[in-house]
Amino acid sequence: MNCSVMAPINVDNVNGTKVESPAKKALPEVETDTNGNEHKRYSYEMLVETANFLLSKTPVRPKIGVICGSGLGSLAETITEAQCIPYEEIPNFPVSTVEGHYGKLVFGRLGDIPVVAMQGRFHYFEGYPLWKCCLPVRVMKLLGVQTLIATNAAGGLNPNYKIGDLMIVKDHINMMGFAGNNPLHGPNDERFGPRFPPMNKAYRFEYRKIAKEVAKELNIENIVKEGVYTCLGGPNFETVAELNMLKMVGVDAVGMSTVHEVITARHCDMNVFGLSLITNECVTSYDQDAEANHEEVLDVGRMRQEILRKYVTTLVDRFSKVMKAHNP
Ligand SMILES: O=P(O)(O)O[C@@H]1C[C@H](O)[C@@H](CO)O1
Ligand SMILES: Nc1nc2[nH]cnc2c(=O)[nH]1
Repeated sequence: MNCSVMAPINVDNVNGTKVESPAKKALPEVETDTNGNEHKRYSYEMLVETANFLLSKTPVRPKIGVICGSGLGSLAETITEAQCIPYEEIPNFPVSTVEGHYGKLVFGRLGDIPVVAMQGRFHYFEGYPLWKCCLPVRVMKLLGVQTLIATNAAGGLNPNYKIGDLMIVKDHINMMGFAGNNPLHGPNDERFGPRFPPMNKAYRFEYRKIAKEVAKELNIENIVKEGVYTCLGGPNFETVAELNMLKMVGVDAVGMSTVHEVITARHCDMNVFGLSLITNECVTSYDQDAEANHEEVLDVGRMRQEILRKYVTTLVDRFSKVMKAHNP
């Protein structure tokens, strides 16, 4: 990736009108519903403003969006004709505060497919509410993205998983949602999606099937698994008792992201593929001496960067063929 930052251009925005690129400014994040109750969230109009700003900065019209997990930012380095836009310059965008998350949107091509990648995501533990963590997903939708590839670093709870394995996400358990913390909480805007979205097909079956076929073709099937992911609020890693409880309810990998992004993406009818890099073994016994740490997470990301780049680039190519077949 050779990142260029281009001068602003005037292009058609999502509403079909010409826009000037505005300087970054903070807009009010409070909306009042019909009962006069105030809700903190991004309005549709704010997100359209953000999308229009981005469209005015780049000629790329992405069809696939990639969220790079902790230590997985190098995924975006395969993007050609890349244009990088730092989060600080994007209206309404929060900033990344976690090591291993650069804080840039990268527009360009993977193969010949127009994509946008987030080099840096927003986590709840950084102090951002879930609706704010998920702002980029709705912005991607407004940019024209149809498929979201959400990647993350996660602890392996399934005893068959090894450090460095890749887990295709088959499903998730929304632990934070059990306690009422959901990115869709608050008034629903039908322009994004329905009040009560189904979630039983969160991770597209067709993509999971392709991902297993591609793993065989690339000769990495021995490290590619499929399982259930859960997100906890963090920032601390889990206790032994917490991990044993999660194991009992069918969790294979534990992280601190992705679930709320996927819920937001499915709400606005994006197709989703989820991929976890297993960066550490979850400690499920008091006899074990190991302790999870962020450095190890970043190291394993570096160790797997070549394989991940090749795998995700091939998946983008195959997914785009499926998208074309469904939407010729
Ligand atoms: O952004 P992801 O979910 O990949 O980041 C995971 C969770 C924590 O932010 C971090 C812990 O090392 O990795
Ligand atoms: N919650 C959680 N997140 C992680 N991210 C990477 N490893 C882990 C882990 O063990 N637990």
